Amino acid sequence: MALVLDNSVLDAILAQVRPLLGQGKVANYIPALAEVPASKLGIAICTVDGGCFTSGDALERFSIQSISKVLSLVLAMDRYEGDEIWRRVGKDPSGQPFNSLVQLELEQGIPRNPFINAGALVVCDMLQSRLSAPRQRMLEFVRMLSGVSDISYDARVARSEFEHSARNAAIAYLMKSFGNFDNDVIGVLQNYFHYCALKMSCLELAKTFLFLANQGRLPDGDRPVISPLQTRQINALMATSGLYENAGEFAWRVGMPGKSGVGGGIVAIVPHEMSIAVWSPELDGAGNSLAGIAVLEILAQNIGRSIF
Ligand SMILES: NC(=O)CC[C@H](N)C(=O)O
Repeated sequence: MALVLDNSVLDAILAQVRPLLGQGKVANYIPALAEVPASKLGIAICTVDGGCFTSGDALERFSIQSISKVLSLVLAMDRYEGDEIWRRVGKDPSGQPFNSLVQLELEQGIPRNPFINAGALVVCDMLQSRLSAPRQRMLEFVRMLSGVSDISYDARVARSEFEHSARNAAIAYLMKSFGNFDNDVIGVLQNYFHYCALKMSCLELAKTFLFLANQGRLPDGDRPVISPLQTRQINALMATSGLYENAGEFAWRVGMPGKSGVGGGIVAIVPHEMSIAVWSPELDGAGNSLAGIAVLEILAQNIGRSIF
């Protein structure tokens, strides 16, 4: 089906969703995140043939939080061969909240997937083992993918999360007790919190994630970021685990691989066509952007796209 997209289509979708603002709750377990105005709402779309469309607060930067888990996985897949990662992290949905400890104890310290906190912490542990400057490397990577040279970390958010890190520290130490964590826990947590504290706008996120809609290639770059097979694998993980215990609900309503963060951002991919980023800070009970999902649901219906 031919794609009919322009900024006014996006304006209309945001207007339709705006009445939902007020129904969710801005994350407050990381105090610095609680200060973000709840009324923000933005969307950006980048297409593989070079178009970009925006509406609302699409150019304002926010904390990408767990959306960064996709980027750290991509970095790790570049550094590790074959099954090395998948001996330490699973590929299945957890059906549990993103920061749950329950399964981890029952399953010998092997996280269900790389998009729950436990899985992302193992990935960060693996990056720490192979990279001399993991934080700098991530910045270079995101700046290269987006083409935006001043993307950076929000040091306040990273510090705020470190000061409230008991649960993530417990997850990491539990994995260490099972032998699934090699490096110093505090050092890895610091890197993980910095990755989560990347500050980006919807437009920057849509540009950054376009390679997942383009078989692993930047639209104008000749060097692939990852292979077409790896691209399918990451999209599969996003479709099955990107929105935690609501991944099934998201597949039902939106029908695209997606990854959310508690900053209220969600990235979604239409393979071979486009990357989409939405932002609305109020979250539902699973920690996903309530209005953000609604925006994606209406968009998917309007443009007639679904991977199913
Ligand atoms: N779902 C999220 O975005 C969670 C990320 C957050 N930094 C945490 O570890 O709790």
